[in-house]
Amino acid sequence: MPSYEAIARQRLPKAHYDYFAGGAGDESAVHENEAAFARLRLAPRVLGGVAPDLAVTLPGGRASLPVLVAPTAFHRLAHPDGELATARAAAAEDTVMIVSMASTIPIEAIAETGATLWFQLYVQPDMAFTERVVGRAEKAGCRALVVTADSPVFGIRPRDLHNGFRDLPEGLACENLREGDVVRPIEFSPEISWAHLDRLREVTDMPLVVKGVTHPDDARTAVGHGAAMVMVSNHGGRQLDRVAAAIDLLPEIADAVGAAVPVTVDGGVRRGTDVVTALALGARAVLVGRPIIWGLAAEGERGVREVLRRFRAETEVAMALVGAPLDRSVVRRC
Ligand SMILES: Cc1cc2nc3c(=O)[nH]c(=O)nc-3n(C[C@H](O)[C@H](O)[C@H](O)COP(=O)(O)O)c2cc1C
Ligand SMILES: CC(C)CC(=O)C(=O)O
Repeated sequence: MPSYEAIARQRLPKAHYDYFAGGAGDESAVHENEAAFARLRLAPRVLGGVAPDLAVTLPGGRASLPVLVAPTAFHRLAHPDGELATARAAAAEDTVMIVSMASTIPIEAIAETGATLWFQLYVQPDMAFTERVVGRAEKAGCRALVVTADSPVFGIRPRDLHNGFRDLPEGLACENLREGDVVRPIEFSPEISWAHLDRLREVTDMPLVVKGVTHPDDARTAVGHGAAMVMVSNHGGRQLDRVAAAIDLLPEIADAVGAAVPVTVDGGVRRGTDVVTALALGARAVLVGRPIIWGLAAEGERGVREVLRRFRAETEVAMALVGAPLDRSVVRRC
């Protein structure tokens, strides 16, 4: 049976498949995210007498499995139902969907699916506009605000340059940036700083999450500025090439944060064994990006559900087989 990625590759226009699959520069960070998991090995514990419990409680709510839907842009490029299909699948599998600010369905409509949603934000230089977008997300019922911090500028992605992929085709738009007939372009600004996070803390009651942390000092600073959670991520290798693999960065960031707030990791999580490895190295949960897109492109809601179901089944079995306690002592580097 062909993989969902193979089906997506066949079905999508090349420029769209490449946008989803690709990354910055030589794509070494894209590949390294997966390769780093492949370098890790497990040393299971036996006779622990503990049944696996997949449920996880986070500042933005509970999920029945420690696999959350990462924020990814432009779901209607993958499937006509777009983010509605993804949200319905997340709701059916009882996990959290983090909605990209660059979703092609407005946050209010996605919220009508009843899914537990967090809203991902690129802070815009126009802070009044940013605050209006945050206000919309909060009013729609989003339970956390995920501020992406790894994008002071947009990464250089050779596949997109080669394909001439710059923007959404006619008829699709970033609906969370729409005000009346006007849809603003997403702006990136190197001037976004911790001060903007402080301001956001004042204007919203949603817990603040900082996504895209790769250095332990920044993880400490995020906690100092009131972050309720820290997301270790190199943006799936799409921003800066040659960033270390997310899973390799996790332990020092987990150490830096300690018990202060939960830490998640994303980038290259493809199997239940990856999920369990991430939990053992200090993550409370993981985020999954491209596999969700491939499921969506191949089979819409059903495909996303199947991806989440597979993660659940594999994680449950891996957790039982790795045993307890699930800590760093069960991970080996080869
Ligand atoms: C097509 C695509 C679009 C993305 N869009 C966003 C986005 O809008 N906001 C964001 O914070 N991260 C975005 N990301 C990064 C993901 O949230 C996540 O960090 C990454 O995809 C995880 O790696 P994985 O794809 O290997 O699972 C995007 C990733 C992909 C692949
Ligand atoms: C629309 C983009 C800003 C989405 C993104 O973060 C990405 O393509 O990696």
